Amino acid sequence: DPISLAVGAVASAGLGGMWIWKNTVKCKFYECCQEPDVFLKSYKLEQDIEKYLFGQHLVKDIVVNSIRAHWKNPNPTKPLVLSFHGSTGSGKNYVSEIIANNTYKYGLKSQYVKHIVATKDFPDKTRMDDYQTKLSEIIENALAKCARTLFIFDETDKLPVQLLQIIKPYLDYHASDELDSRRSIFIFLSNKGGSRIAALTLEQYESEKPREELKLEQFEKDLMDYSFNEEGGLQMSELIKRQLIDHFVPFLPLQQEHVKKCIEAYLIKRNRQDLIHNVEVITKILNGLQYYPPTSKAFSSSGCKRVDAKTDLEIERNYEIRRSTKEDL
Ligand SMILES: Nc1ncnc2c1ncn2[C@@H]1O[C@H](COP(=O)(O)OP(=O)(O)OP(=O)(O)O)[C@@H](O)[C@H]1O
Repeated sequence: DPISLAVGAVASAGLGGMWIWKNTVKCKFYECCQEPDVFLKSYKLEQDIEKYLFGQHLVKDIVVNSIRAHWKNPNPTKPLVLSFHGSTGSGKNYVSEIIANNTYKYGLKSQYVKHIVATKDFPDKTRMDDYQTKLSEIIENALAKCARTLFIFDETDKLPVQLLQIIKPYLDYHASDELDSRRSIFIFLSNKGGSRIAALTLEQYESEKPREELKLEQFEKDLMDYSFNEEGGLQMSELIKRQLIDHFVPFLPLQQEHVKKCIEAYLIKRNRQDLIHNVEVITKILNGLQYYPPTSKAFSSSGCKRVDAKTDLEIERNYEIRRSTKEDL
């Protein structure tokens, strides 16, 4: 009858209002899977990569444009799957962090970012059954909470094949309706193909051509082949065969000029701008790192990875020198 219909309508409007109100209040205090807590700041993402990532001209283009396109698409048919390749300290984790910082209010600490490190999270090869259950729970719970989850799989080459089997269906085109992974992003990080990337970059260096002229196409096929063939490449081969990886992103080995920029950035972070032009200090830090190949010493063996520790050491030494000089005086 019309009266109960009207009462029902008022009650449901009331409940709806209460829900919206509760949600608004809740989201003021807790992170929610909605704007502004989860929102791609695409211009800032581009700016941050431009400003803070050194020597990786190919990365900005693929990362920024693929993420932007995936976010803009109202009906993506699959999640965005990126595979970052390159030697240690070239910036793979760093770029993942920049992406997280420009998507989630709490960056990598967001409950909607799942950072999985094969050797740390799944260390025991005898417990694969447990791990399979655990991993599928992690993925399902995350997607149930937020369709815009960012999954980062570090050390992918060490991820056991059984666990990769668990991930595979979520990367595919036909995910189940109730668990929709199509709005999520998966990033796989590995050192696989690093030696091939270094060889191509070295060729460019030795022929005295600017590395910025290196094109993505020069790497993509090689990366696919190397990911197949190198030891540990088996893990990726299934994903490659089924075309589940959207983009292979090569991280080039870093030269001294890039390491120098990393040192400067760290000195600014430590509020020691006064040391940026101190040639002696900078040279000591640079000399504290190893370079390869032995002939040209073109690239840093650890990229920018040990720069913070080496710079801290020199800051401390410098401080000690200043103090002892003062005391001597
Ligand atoms: N290209 C770069 N530009 C600026 N800083 C960089 C770059 N590469 C690395 N760094 C600095 O070095 C640190 C270590 O790099 P990162 O952890 O991203 O290396 P990675 O490629 O993930 O290495 P691994 O393969 O060993 O995990 C970063 O936190 C960042 O401060």
